[in-house]
Amino acid sequence: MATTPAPAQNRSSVRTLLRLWPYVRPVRARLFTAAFVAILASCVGLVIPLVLKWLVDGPVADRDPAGVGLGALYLLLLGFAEALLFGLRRWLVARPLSHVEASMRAALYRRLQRLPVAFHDRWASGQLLSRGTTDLMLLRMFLAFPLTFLLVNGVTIVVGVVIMLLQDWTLGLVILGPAVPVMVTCVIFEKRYAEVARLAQDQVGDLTTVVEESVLGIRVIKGFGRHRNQARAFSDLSGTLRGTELRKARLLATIWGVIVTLPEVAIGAALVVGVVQVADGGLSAGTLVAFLSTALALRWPVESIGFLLAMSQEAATATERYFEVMDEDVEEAGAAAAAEGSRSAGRNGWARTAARSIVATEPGERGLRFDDVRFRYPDAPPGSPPVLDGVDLHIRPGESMALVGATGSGKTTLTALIPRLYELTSGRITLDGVDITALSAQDLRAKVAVAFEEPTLFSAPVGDNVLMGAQDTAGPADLERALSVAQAGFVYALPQGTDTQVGEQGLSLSGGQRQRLALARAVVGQPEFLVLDDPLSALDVRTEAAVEAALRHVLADTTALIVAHRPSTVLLADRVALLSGGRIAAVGTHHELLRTSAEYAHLMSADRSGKEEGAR
Ligand SMILES: Nc1ncnc2c1ncn2[C@@H]1O[C@H](COP(=O)(O)OP(=O)(O)OP(=O)(O)O)[C@@H](O)[C@H]1O
Repeated sequence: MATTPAPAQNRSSVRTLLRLWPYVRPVRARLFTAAFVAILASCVGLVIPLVLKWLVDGPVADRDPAGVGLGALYLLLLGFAEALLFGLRRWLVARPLSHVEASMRAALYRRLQRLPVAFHDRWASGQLLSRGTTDLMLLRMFLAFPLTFLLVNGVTIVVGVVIMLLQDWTLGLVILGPAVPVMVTCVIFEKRYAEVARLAQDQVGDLTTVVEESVLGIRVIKGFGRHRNQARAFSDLSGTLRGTELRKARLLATIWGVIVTLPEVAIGAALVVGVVQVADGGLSAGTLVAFLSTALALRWPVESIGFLLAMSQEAATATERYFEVMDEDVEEAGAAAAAEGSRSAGRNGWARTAARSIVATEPGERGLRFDDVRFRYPDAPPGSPPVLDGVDLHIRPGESMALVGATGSGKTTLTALIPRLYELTSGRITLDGVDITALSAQDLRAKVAVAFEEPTLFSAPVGDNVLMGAQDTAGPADLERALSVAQAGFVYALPQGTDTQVGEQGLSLSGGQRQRLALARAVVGQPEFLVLDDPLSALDVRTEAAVEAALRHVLADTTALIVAHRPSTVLLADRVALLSGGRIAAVGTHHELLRTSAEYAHLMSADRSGKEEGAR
């Protein structure tokens, strides 16, 4: 499993949350209007105690039923206006915020598509999934609620306190008593909660990874009877997450306790002092009623601060996690010597200038060429030797070259460098004399087609899976030709032919069928350069021979590099290159190498005996 994310940066929560501004900007007018409406609603709520004061000291004291009726009508209208304004606020924010969430999710997805394979090697998929789902949901909730209400409640508390001080400043001071301890508690809480919230969100990511792995690997789990172990691993992780969530709940309970208790004690004290003052005649009953009503109206804004802070903290953590992915450079920093001076040509380092490509073109260098190619995986342990250590190889135009080497010698790695799935550590690869780093992604993908060892299919019709190998140029005739080259006639026997939907990961097809579709995908666009990573490994001998015969026609016009493990695949190629010790140790025809290279002869004969054993 890939590792968990980069450590959190030491940024304040407010600064972290400010990074959301570019996404919130388009809906700022609505958000500000909503905040203004909410403040208005809260202030309307604070007028109610003042009407009460007028009611108690006026019509009630004067025993004036008409006045009491009028007062009641005022109260009703104020309550109605408050409810209406809060409803309006909700209506104002709901639609734009779902838009913010959707655009952030789309931006994350686009980024994930553009990030290099080395990034995906490093990151657990569950961590990425949880960032695109749970974290973005937390952010939408933050923008809808705490963001507005921390402001609204802050204004309400200030206005309410001013009103109370104006009513009676001694009672006002009694109410203000707990302000300092409450604030200190909030600061301590914010720090502690930040740590636990981050832990919980990372653990959700880990849990998602386990679920995803066990769903994808369900056949292996069942085949080896590992379901109990998987269930135990899952329950351990979810137990850990539960523990973290409980820590969050305890912290929230503590701050809630302080925030609720202290103001309640202050209200109680103000009540006692106020009643004594009314008894002494220093305060009117109406003022005391208004004062206490205002204090009670402020209870919710004060009490809610605890969970509003908690939600804000979770949103800050979610923002941090979101930008950990968004901040990743789409080109691995310092990965490619060939990328030198490329950053001015775009952040992803792909679109080099035309001038550079002209400079890179050398006459007589046609075909596919590796010049002193060195490569080390970015996540390889420090001090480990490079996988490729000075590969020099020239595949002439129209030639097909088989690449042979012991398992783990770096064959797949070498093929992955051609479509730039990884950046070279040093050296260069040229296509017809043009450095691959001088080509735009689109141009490179149009020239080079790849069929990987692990044929991946997508949940889409069979035909679409194959046609995705051609850049919108291929039609039904190309599809038919590609399927015939790959001997994938089985497609026409499927219920809806080429329109048949392939299950997730192509699991509804056999390994050999998937491999043939991947091969068809590689040849459908009639690429100039074809890279095949052991394309026939899952086929039976007869199908392999048929595919080979068809492939020979395709390969006649194509420059191809074919990773091969068996002599039958090697024989497809004009020449063979032996990869050993990170270098090309020998190049020649199959028969030449059998004579001149003991390692090659050993690899081929060992394979043959293995096959024979398998056949027996
Ligand atoms: N993503 C990666 N990160 C770090 N090391 C890797 C990564 N992928 C492969 N390697 C290492 O690179 C080396 C070469 O692997 P590669 O898959 O290229 O070999 P191969 O010759 O294709 O092997 P096989 O014939 O078994 O398919 C191996 O030692 C492998 O452990």
